[in-house]
Amino acid sequence: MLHLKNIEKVYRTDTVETLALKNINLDVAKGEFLSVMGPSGCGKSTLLNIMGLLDGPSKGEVRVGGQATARMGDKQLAHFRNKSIGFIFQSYHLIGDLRVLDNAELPLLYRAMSARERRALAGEALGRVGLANRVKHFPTQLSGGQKQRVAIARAIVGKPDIILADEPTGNLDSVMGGEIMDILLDLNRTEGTTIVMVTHDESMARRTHRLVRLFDGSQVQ
Ligand SMILES: Nc1ncnc2c1ncn2[C@@H]1O[C@H](COP(=O)(O)OP(=O)(O)OP(=O)(O)O)[C@@H](O)[C@H]1O
Repeated sequence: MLHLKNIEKVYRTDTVETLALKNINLDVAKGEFLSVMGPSGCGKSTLLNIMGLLDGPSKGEVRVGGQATARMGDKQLAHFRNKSIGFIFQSYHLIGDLRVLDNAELPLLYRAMSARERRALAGEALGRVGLANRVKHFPTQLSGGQKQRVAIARAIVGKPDIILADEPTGNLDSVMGGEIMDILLDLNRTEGTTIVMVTHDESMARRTHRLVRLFDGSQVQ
């Protein structure tokens, strides 16, 4: 599903050059739930951004769902991303002015679909994460765990093949974090969604199929 070959990523500023990823070779199979761990600054978010086609590698090849991505233009990348990949972030990234239902339907705005269809799918996704009774709330009226559930609903509303989650439980206590993990595991099991999750929490990583460890830009496990 995800194929990374000889990936290198260099960030350059005026004064500093950082080799953030070094020769990463990684295949994530369809239906796999992979976690990525490693100390701060080792390149986890960089790796996730490259997998999610938010940023390109300096060297190497990225294939997603069998498709080579190197020659895709920005528009094609955005379309492909919107259709195939759902993103979840540590700090939720919800839009404060929008109600829960409107937040959840955001990825569908770029699709040819009626407002009624969008609302129905967003309602379904919110039901899936146990928030059917919160659709008219604003994000500030929700707990952290509930906000993250809205973010999961937004990530799954377009039925992506892959979910990329950057420390989805990082801001939550262990109970709420465990509930978010339950939802992700259930999605993986029942829908076969491929998931890559960055985490600092060994107990969360142990619940996934496979763990990759990065250190200083290199894969060490
Ligand atoms: N846009 C950027 N410009 C320059 N350097 C960057 C940029 N983004 C990341 N870096 C550098 O690349 C390296 C890897 O960063 P990255 O954010 O991928 O690490 P991380 O493992 O996700 O860290 P954390 O756990 O703290 O979020 C770090 O040394 C960081 O300073």
